[in-house]
Amino acid sequence: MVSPAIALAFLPFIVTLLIRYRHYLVLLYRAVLVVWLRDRLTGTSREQRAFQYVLAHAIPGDPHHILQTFDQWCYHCEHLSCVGPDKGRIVERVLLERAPLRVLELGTYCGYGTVLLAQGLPPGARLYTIEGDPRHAAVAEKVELIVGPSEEVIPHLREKHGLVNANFVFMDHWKRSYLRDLRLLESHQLLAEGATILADNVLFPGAPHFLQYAKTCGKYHCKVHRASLEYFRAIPDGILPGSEIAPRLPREIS
Ligand SMILES: C[S@@+](CC[C@H](N)C(=O)[O-])C[C@H]1O[C@@H](n2cnc3c(N)ncnc32)[C@H](O)[C@@H]1O
Ligand SMILES: [Mg+2]
Repeated sequence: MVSPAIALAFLPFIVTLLIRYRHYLVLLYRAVLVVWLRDRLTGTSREQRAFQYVLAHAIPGDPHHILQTFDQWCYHCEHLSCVGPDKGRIVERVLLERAPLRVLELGTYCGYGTVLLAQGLPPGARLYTIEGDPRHAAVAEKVELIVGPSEEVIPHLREKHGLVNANFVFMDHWKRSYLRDLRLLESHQLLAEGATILADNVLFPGAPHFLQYAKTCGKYHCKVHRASLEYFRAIPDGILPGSEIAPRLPREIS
């Protein structure tokens, strides 16, 4: 048993920790505890609940309104790990600047990023999106949706799906897979000259090995855009842009 005197001695330390990390505790509460409880009470998944809300409230065929409706749900009801409106603006800006014709998204989830990318593409562009979890794929917007783990899909993108190479890649799947999949894209020569690679959440939850590789391998110009975690302005996050240096045209990683 901890004596009351020892507990009291640690109290200021514990209070300081709680105050310092309160935003992460709120995130844990909203993104894990509340969702777990609602899953059990309703017998549905958070993605199904979000999708039902979007179907009921969004104007069909209006991508901006669909995204706004997702945002409303995420701010006021339950947290979803969509890229969200703040980092979404960075994605839109980079997309507008680059006007890529072949776009690859890793991690479709509910289709938020897919809608965001699709509505910013120039005419004639193709968007491929890879989702490993069939439950998520079932509720995603249908834009060249490829169901399967990225490490199995990427090596066959050319022969099975006709993607010669991509000039824009949006990485937003599991962060520990970023580096492996960048190396896979490189080794299968699936990055076009001057390709832009946009990687979400490089600061939170974080992708340190990917960041280190992108910054030090000598192939990319990298610049982290500081932002906040989707739907949590108090938690810092970043989206990484960079571009390949010699011997080809610059490629961007964002
Ligand atoms: C953060 S969510 C994607 C959010 C989405 N880009 C958006 O903005 O709405 C991550 C998704 O990546 C999927 N995923 C994780 N690792 C994967 C892999 N190796 N291959 C394919 N999908 C993967 C998960 O099932 C999940 O649906
Ligand atoms: Mg993300």
